[in-house]
Amino acid sequence: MTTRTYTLGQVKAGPPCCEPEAHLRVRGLSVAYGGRPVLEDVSLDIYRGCITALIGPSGCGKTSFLCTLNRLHDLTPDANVHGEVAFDGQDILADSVNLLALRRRIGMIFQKPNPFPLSIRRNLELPLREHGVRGRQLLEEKIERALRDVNLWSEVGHRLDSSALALSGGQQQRLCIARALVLEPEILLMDEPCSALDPIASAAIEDLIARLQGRYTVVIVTHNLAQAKRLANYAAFFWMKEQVGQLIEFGQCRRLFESPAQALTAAYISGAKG
Ligand SMILES: Nc1ncnc2c1ncn2[C@@H]1O[C@H](COP(=O)(O)OP(=O)(O)OP(=O)(O)O)[C@@H](O)[C@H]1O
Repeated sequence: MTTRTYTLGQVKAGPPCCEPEAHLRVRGLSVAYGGRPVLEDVSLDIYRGCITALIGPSGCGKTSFLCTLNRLHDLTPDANVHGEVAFDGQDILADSVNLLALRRRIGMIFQKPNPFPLSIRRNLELPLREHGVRGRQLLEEKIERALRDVNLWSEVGHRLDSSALALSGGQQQRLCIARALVLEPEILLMDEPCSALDPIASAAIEDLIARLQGRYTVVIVTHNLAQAKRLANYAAFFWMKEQVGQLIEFGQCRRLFESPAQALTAAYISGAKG
């Protein structure tokens, strides 16, 4: 029998939250690259402690949307973003925002696991040190807790000084999630975190994401509609109209899948379109 050593709570994903409270308020958000609009006028709330899935066909702007939520688009020189993303009342798109502090509070997990080419320990120690955490004992405690949170401690706790690159793809992705969690963020952004993994590793990551619900706010891009349905409390369906991404429908995940308000949503989730 497998022994689970998660420090996170029980699986709670699925139903909508009873009293949703906006953690991020997105209003009139548009994204263009080199003057070409790819996403137009998106407004929605991301609810605290809930999992929100972004779904829609390839190229409709899901990743572009996700990247605006912790200013990753700043790394793309020709990206142009307009609108407002309010986080605890502050517009994170403002020039004055401290990006290091913002990204500590809003972490990002990418499609392809991207551990640093360093030891497992250094992968977690580096971000902690960058954010001013000092003291061997405190560092060790935080590292162990993060690894337990992603159910990796039993697998790597005895070999923290070995290379992170020697881990399997699924273990690397769990390490990357641990690297985000070790900074105690409030929000986790995930861009297709399971799509580069085999089914077993993918199921482990999905199980882990389900356990984050309640403790963290999660926004996940996924092409796997069954996964969105299993995991998310809320879903946002994007589509391209005249080559520009638009938000077609947003709401409670079960409602969106079981009785979509828009014909386009119904066609997409039934497989008739997209
Ligand atoms: N750095 C960039 N420079 C120019 N165009 C870009 C850039 N990044 C994305 N795009 C374009 O923006 C549009 C939206 O891309 P985006 O990756 O946000 O969509 P997506 O819905 O996440 O797609 P997928 O599901 O395939 O990842 C696409 O036409 C894409 O080619």
